[in-house]
Amino acid sequence: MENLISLVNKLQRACTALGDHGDESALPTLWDSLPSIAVVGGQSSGKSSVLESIVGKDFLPRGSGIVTRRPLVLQLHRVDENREWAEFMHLPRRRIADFGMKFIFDLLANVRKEIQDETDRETGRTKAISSVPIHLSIYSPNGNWIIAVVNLTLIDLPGLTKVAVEFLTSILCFITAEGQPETIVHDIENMVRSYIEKPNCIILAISPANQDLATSDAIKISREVDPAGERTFGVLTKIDLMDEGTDAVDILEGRAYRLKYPWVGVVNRSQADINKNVDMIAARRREREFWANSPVYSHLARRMGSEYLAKMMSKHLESVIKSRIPGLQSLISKTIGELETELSRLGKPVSTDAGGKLYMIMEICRGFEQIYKEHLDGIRPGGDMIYSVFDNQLPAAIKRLQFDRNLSMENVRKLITEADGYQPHLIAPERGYRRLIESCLISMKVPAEAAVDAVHAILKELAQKSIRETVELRQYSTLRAEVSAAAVEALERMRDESKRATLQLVDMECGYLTVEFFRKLPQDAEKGGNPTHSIFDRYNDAYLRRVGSTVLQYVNMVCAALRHSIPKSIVYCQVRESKRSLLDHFFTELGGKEARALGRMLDEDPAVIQRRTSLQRRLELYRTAQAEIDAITWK
Ligand SMILES: Nc1nc2c(ncn2[C@@H]2O[C@H](COP(=O)(O)OP(=O)(O)OP(=O)(O)O)[C@@H](O)[C@H]2O)c(=O)[nH]1
Repeated sequence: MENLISLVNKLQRACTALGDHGDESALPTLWDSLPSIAVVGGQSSGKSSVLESIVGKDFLPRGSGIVTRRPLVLQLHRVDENREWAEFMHLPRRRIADFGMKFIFDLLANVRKEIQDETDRETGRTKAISSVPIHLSIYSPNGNWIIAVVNLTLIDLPGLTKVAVEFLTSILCFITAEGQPETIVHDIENMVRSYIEKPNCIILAISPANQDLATSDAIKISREVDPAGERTFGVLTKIDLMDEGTDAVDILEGRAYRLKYPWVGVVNRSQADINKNVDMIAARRREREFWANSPVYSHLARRMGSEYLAKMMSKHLESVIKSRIPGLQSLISKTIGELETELSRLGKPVSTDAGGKLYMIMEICRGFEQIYKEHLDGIRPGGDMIYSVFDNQLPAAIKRLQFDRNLSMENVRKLITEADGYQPHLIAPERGYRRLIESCLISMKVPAEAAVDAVHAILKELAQKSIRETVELRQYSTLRAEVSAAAVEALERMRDESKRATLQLVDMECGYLTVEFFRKLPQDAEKGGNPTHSIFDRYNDAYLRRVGSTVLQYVNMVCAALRHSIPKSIVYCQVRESKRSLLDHFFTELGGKEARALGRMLDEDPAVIQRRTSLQRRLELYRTAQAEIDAITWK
């Protein structure tokens, strides 16, 4: 059973260390699910005294006005060491006091001072209050507690007050940033309510016996949040200060005000005792004597006093925790799942060193390149558009070429006679053929160039698409822009190279004709013509038509070949090359960049950074909680 309480203690410490105060941080909170005991009551009702009685140490700040301005989460731990000490969560690994040492009063004073200082650090000495708790742990050897208590967590809350708002504001009001006056009175009430309204909070409602119970702040606020009294324990203080002739028997026996659990009366040290430094051991002994020797209360002595109160609270806490464990486990695993999903959506955090940053950029870029390749390889859509250029666009454009104009009778005659010059050709107009073929083939450059451009446009579009589909690039706008620019630049370089290579194919066809084609042509003589025709016959219409048709046949043959070789050149220079080395240039430049320049590329939205940090801390908390609970339940 003790394990269960120590489990909750550990989880509460982890909550505070990792920033989970059950506040409005829009993050799942474990704090709200953990059972705790909160001490509430009016100002000076004896809250601090009750806490100190349970602990057996005089460590809480005292003074006039509102002393407790931040919740104090107090955890009592039993340790095997033969020493006592206190530790504040905000001062990790610093033992602020060693109660076992002889300068005990100085050391206790240090704890008190640190509570005050830490309160001021949070509230800025404005006398404002804050709901961020101070975490104080007290470690004591087994059996060394004045009250033999198991590990216990208690929350001390600022005292409620009914003092007129006007009066308090005159001495304690603080002005918010907007210049609106706010009253401490309402702030305290709201903050106390925010703690005790949580269904897992066990309320220790402190009422002084020397005041009318009907006006008890503790009873009023606890009834508000726990009308059935399921989790409220009534504690009556200052019974020794009641007017002569009056007693609290009616209350303690549950007749004056019935609660689900029986009332517990306590007698704490008076102010005079405190001033005289009456120690807690003596105070406890006196309390025991008070109950045992009082003619009015002796019949109740067995279930009265701070010692009984501590034991009762421990026992109750145990049963509450036990009943909550299964719900807590399923809540934790569900929340871990949710936190992990959101974290993976936000992506990895940016590493701090240059190497880590470089690695991260490379990894993101590789992810992008992989997606780009998948588009080309048919794993993702888009690559088929390139084939459509080769299969439809290019043949259609070649078909549209107007060779008829180049090979009109007039043009054939013009080019042949021009090529012949002053010496008409003897057997065949070789130079004329060359000129005619060249004039036709040169126009192949237009569809060839258009195919290069069309594929370039498709590759560019696929690169942009891949950038959009690279999840990690979404969060780094600068890197996204740089990768995009680098990809476009590389594709443009590849387009220029592709254009050069593809047009070279056409130039190559113009530069050297396929001899076999012409050798196979039947000669005039073979066809029954007369090789001794006059020079004028050589330029007659039939002859020129035959030349034109031969040229057309040859050009068509070359165009058919180019229709196949142009796609090869384009794929080689653009598609294959971009798959192989789209960001190579970018990577080379990246290698020369310094940490700051790399950092600029990974400039995340600060809100995302903040959110990721919060989620990570919360996840850490939940994983710790899961491990702790698993360890306990396995035992
Ligand atoms: N005689 C006597 N005095 C008590 C008892 N309980 C508390 N006091 C005194 O009442 C005064 C206020 O007690 P605290 O314990 O400081 O009360 P508190 O509710 O913590 O006060 P705030 O934190 O300021 O709201 C102190 O002087 C205590 O000594 C008691 O049972 N008997």
